[in-house]
Amino acid sequence: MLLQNKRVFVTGGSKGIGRAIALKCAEQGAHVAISAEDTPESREALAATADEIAAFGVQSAWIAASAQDPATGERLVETAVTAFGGLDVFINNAGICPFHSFLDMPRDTYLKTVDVNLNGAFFAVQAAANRMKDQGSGGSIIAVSSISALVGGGMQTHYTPTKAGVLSLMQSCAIALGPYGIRCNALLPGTIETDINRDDLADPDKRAYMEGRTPLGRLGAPDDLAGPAVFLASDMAAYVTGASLLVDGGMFVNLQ
Ligand SMILES: NC(=O)C1=CN([C@@H]2O[C@H](COP(=O)(O)OP(=O)(O)OC[C@H]3O[C@@H](n4cnc5c(N)ncnc54)[C@H](O)[C@@H]3O)[C@@H](O)[C@H]2O)C=CC1
Ligand SMILES: C[C@H](O)[C@@H]1OC(=O)[C@H](O)[C@@H]1O
Repeated sequence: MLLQNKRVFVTGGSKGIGRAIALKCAEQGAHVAISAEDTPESREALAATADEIAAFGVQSAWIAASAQDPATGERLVETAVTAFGGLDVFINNAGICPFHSFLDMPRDTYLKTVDVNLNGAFFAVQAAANRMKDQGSGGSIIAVSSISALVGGGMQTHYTPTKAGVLSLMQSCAIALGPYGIRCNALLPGTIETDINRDDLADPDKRAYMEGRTPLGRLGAPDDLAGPAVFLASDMAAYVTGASLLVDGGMFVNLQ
């Protein structure tokens, strides 16, 4: 098992990519805590996923705490420390992408996207890093960025800068936290079928276009991110920091 007894936190772990990563970490022997926004629907999903995690014979915990609150990071760390006694791996995955055109982008849509995806990531990573530093035994921090950190999207002008931001955050944190043995890396998914793009991909032309751009011939599934996340979390990646890993079926390199 690659993560035996590691203490892992996954934000946005109630569904989609975060849930797949959380379950794979549990399968690999980790104790796993998850978070998501504080709504009744989200609490239900968190509790259900926490039960699935525990079914692997490891410990699980969950907390409903919205990423856009700067105080959330500390609460996430406290949840892992209370449940497992510490934190070894922190995976910042929670995010939103409310597709919208640029010229009439509502201010609130822009500000919430930045608050959840980038500001939330900053404060959560900062809290996790301080805990890991105090523990004195290093750690692994992973941010779920995106292929959209590298390329644009006409309906994602509020979103792509946040994904470039978390990629850059991991690069700078790799330098800031290297002296403490804390590794920081970014995962860059391509188009993965989840609730975040359910409406967007309901358009058959858009879906066919995205599939056609993917050399491996299919859109991604949440599970496609699970193995890469476990690798970066594990001691197999002991000398990997400041790296970014595209998990996109080859979409990014597909010019012609
Ligand atoms: N699905 C895709 O094609 C891609 C997704 N990503 C990124 O992957 C991450 C996960 O997205 P998906 O699993 O696809 O979407 P999803 O909608 O299935 O899951 C998003 C997760 O974030 C949580 N979340 C949303 N708003 C939150 C808030 N305000 N506070 C706390 N938690 C909140 C949700 O509860 C859920 O657990 C996001 O950061 C997204 O930007 C990156 C590239 C591609
Ligand atoms: C939500 C989009 O489908 C998705 O998010 C990203 O980061 C990429 O742009 C994907 O296509």
